[in-house]
Amino acid sequence: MLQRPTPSTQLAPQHPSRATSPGPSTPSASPAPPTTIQRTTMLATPRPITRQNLQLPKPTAGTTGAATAATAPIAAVSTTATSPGLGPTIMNNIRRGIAAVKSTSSSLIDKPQHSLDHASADVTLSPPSTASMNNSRPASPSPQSQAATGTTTGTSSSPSTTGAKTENVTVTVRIRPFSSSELRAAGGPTEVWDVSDDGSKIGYADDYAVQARRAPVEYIFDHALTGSDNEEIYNSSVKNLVQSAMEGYNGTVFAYGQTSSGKTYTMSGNETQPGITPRAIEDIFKYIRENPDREFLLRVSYLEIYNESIRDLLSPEAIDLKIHEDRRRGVYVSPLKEEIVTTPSQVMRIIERGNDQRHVSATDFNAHSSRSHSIFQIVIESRDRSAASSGSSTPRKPAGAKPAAAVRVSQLNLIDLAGSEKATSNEERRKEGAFINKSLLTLGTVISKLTEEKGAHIPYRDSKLTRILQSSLNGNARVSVICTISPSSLNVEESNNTLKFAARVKKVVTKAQTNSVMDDKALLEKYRREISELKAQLMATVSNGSDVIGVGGDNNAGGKQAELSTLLEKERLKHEEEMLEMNMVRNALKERIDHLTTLILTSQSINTKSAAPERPISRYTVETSADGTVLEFPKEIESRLAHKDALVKQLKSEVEMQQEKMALMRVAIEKTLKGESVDLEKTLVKVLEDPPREKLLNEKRASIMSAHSLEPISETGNNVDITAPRSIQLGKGDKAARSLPNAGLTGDDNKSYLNLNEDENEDDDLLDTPWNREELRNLRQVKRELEVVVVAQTKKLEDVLNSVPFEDSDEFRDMVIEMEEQREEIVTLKEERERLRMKVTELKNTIRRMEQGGSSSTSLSSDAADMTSGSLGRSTDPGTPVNAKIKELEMIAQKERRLRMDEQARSMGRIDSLEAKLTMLKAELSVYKLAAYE
Ligand SMILES: Nc1ncnc2c1ncn2[C@@H]1O[C@H](COP(=O)(O)OP(=O)(O)OP(=O)(O)O)[C@@H](O)[C@H]1O
Repeated sequence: MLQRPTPSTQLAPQHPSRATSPGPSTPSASPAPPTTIQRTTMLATPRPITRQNLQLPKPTAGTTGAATAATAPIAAVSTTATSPGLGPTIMNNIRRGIAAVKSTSSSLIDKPQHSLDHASADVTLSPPSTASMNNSRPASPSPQSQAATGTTTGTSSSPSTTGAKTENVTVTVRIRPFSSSELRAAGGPTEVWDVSDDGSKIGYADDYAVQARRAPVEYIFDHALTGSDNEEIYNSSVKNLVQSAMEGYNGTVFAYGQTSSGKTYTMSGNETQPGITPRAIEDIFKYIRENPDREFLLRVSYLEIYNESIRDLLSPEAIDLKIHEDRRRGVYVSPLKEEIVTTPSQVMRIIERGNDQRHVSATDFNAHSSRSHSIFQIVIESRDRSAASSGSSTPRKPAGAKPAAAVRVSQLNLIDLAGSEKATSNEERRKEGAFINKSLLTLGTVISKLTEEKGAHIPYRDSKLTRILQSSLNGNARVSVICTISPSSLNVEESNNTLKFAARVKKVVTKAQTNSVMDDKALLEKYRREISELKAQLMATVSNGSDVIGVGGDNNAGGKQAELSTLLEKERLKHEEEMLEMNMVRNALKERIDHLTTLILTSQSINTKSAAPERPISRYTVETSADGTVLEFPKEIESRLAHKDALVKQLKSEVEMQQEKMALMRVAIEKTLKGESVDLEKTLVKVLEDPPREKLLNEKRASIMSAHSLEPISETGNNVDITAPRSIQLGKGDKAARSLPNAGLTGDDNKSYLNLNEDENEDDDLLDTPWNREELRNLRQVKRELEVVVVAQTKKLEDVLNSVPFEDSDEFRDMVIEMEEQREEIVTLKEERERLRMKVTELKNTIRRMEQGGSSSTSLSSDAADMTSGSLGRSTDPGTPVNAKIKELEMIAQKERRLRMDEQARSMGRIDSLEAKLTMLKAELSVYKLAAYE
């Protein structure tokens, strides 16, 4: 018989108000001792950046500047005699700028996400057990001692000098409303559980205890709630913890309970009752809005544990992920994809994406039962803004500068556990259930051991779930557990088990403290540092750029010697080019700075974001006003339009030039015809001369600008946007184009495609000018795109033609029948012929017999013998009976031969016409399919 548990023996008695007390008071300022700042230079690029990648002219031997490739001999002059060109400083800046922009743009500009695995070398991701953290299990006072003193170790916050906060896990029990099936099965609602008015105690309802002859029980928790209001449960049990997470404390919330008891409803909710997760996300951004003194960086990940295997829900192909542990990062899963987020709706979209991948199935107990444990994690980095601007973010710290500002790093884990369940009818569900039950059992054991005396072995490693939760349960996190139970008497045993689990968890003590890092291990710091570096480089290009203009001017002014004037002019052109390139670099630097800045959230940026409607996700969506006017084109489209404009301009100028020349020629010819004297030679020289200098310059400008404007699209590297049109994905001879990810080509196709690129070295045979190279690149690009399109179209056409078997068509069937009939006719004819042949043989035999029989039959016999030899002999006297017989035979044979030939000819004709018809039909069918396909 069940004993009524008393608070002193069953659980850690809590005063409800304690649990609702505010979270940790303002944590003390970063207590961490100054750590060595590991300067990771942003110029260390994950993939090599080449000039080709950047669409810049390649350097030629003898040049020092990145932008002087087209004029190697001139550059040689410039560096030694007339002009320093772009000095080493500015060129270094340009190079560094390019490298910096390229180093992370591939992973962040197009795809703002960050892989844990990739980052493992330089980013601290899971702070629970950084070296400075206290990982040892805090001593938990025995229930007896709690009872004796009437106090708890719990939620009465006691921040230590290191900002640590020792407290019991917050436990909330939630009883959901009756489901219709429960009402049907129990013949109506029988209230099993009763919640005290102050919302802290739960026990059997009196009537039920009497009716079911159960000893009364009473459990005391932080909260005991009924109903469907998710706001109430969030406010009472989670809100504080989210606030603490924003202040730098790790937080873990999980829902525990039997299957179909309401865990997912509590964590995720629905449209009318958003659950804990969406409310926490809203609160996180609200906190950022309301705290203008700090800046934040948020990144999220989402995984599930299904049948004891870990899957990345944001990267579904990543299965069976491993759990690792080290002193710096504690326990962590790798490789796990993280995405940097900047708005609540972005986070919700990510969660939806993850949920689409989650294992959910109908069971005997729940139409949408979670068959896996899911863990959604948000890592929050934050820093004092004033410290950020004056402290560590300067690229090079001058002596005596302020110490680096620490970045607080905390993580919030929102966990929806799979439900414990009885055996179900479906075998697969049963297998899943076995895994679920085993891991929940391990969780129970771990919780029990944690509350036993210090030093007991805790079997975290017995399940993936407990291993992942180890950091939270064992130390540095505030933990809130929501235990959900069914209201029905049918589930009373499971509900009792859940309540016992809840009572055990309540005794677990954790000691959360703020975690700070002071170097590039925090992305926030890394990005701030990078922004500062980029800004410094931007400044450098500005100041050095003006130097260059000055140098260009000097060159012009200083041109004293006549033989140098051509070189000086070329030099001036070269400087123009360099300036254009520098502008490109500046723009790229600015873009990168802007991008990094948007990833770092501040009260101001959040407010601006929430005021403005969220931008469309697609890079290729055009924003229009209500009347359809285009408000803003996406950047890439703008770039392509700019490129088109430049080309059109170039073509126009060419046409103008040709028209001018034609006009000159026309005038000259007219004059000649009129007999006027014309200096034809001079006219011809004019017509054939090079385009005027200004036009050349314009062309160069256009070609460089177009290269720049196309650059962000073609240089996507490993970030090929599969939603983009193929022509955009196929960069200028880049890797993406070579691998042809989606063109549906065979190995051979790829080979021919590669062959197409073999003429890449033709550059060397051409006049080495930027516009020639650009032209060539563009032509190759078009050629490649066309090749891909042709191959793909051909393949599609073949597929279509092969996909509808001709054999299934009605025409084919009719023809088969007709041919069958013909074949039968031929067989009949053959039989007829056989019959006639037999008749001839019979006649021959008759003649032979007649010959053997003497008199009239003698002559017949000799004739018949002739006939057998192949030529029917003929008696000179046709009037004899034998000869008459022979004649008759001859006629029959002739008739038979004619008949046979006629029939053969007829059959052949029919077969011929049938074959022609078949060919026609096949051709018609192909045309028809082609038309249908198009
Ligand atoms: N508090 C509640 N108010 C109203 N409906 C609820 C509540 N809790 C649960 N439900 C409903 O009960 C059903 C089962 O809930 P839910 O799927 O959340 O259970 P679960 O514990 O997550 O189950 P499983 O472990 O099988 O995934 C759902 O239809 C849900 O909408």
